[in-house]
Amino acid sequence: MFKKNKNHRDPLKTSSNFPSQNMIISKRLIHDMIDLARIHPHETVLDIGAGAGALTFPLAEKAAKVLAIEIDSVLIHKLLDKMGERGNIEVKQCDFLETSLPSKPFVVVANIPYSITTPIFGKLLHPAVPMQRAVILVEKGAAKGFTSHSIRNPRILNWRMQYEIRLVRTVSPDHFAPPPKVDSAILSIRRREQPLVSPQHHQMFSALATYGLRDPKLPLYAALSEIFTPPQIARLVKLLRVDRELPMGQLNEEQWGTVFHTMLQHVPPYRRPQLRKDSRSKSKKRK
Ligand SMILES: C[S@@+](CC[C@H](N)C(=O)[O-])C[C@H]1O[C@@H](n2cnc3c(N)ncnc32)[C@H](O)[C@@H]1O
Repeated sequence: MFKKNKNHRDPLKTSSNFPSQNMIISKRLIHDMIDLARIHPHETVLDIGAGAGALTFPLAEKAAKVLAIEIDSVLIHKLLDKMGERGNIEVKQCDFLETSLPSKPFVVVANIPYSITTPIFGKLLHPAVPMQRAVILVEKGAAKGFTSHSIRNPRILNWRMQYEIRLVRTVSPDHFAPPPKVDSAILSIRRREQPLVSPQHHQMFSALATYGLRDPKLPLYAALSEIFTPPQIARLVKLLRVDRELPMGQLNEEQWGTVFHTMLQHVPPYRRPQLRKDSRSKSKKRK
């Protein structure tokens, strides 16, 4: 099905004004990404920023259905021209950030527009979204930030409580036309079988993460002193096997899970951090 949005541009135009249009020209890269995704024949795959279909068509050979999302009408028409009789590709012209996602489990394989990487991840990795796995090309800097040993950003921490995110390898600009100014990297993302925090506690964990990482350099005992009593802190650092001076940004996601569950078990609600009203409405809008 081909859905146009109200802002669709002149299909006869041959050049494009949308940013981040670095198309994959390496067959090897396409092959590696699809291989990594381990797609099963019953699965639905989303290609976000499908362009002229470099990933879309090979994906359609493996998956039950490919949903190709692209904002640019010039590229949409190229995609439709190449589509022929293929019945398992749905092309949707829209802004990915404004469109609704499938309600049934899906996989993502995509070379996304780097300029909106964080909002795309925010949308895909929300606990209510049934994304199972993803293989996504992102800017190398972003890939390092999402997978770094120290977690300083509460948003990234939230994602990592639900998903394992792994930097598979870096990709040089000569794999794309035109070549981007930055190196890229393949990220492999997998929903955890056992999330480190249950999706029902997402809001409460977000509040703890935002509060606990307000200054990632703060030592643990100081950062958490308004939540836990001194004896509780003493027990917590034993449980975590860390020094009470450890900067909060050095805790890994498993340790954050322990901090959260200790809080749930031992800290009365009035001492727990609360999400500010404005940040709660922002996160609702992102959905
Ligand atoms: C890096 S290119 C990848 C194209 C193609 N998948 C490939 O690898 O050759 C990113 C694509 O995302 C599209 N795009 C940019 N912003 C978008 C948005 N908000 N929603 C959907 N597509 C978008 C661009 O037009 C572009 O085709």
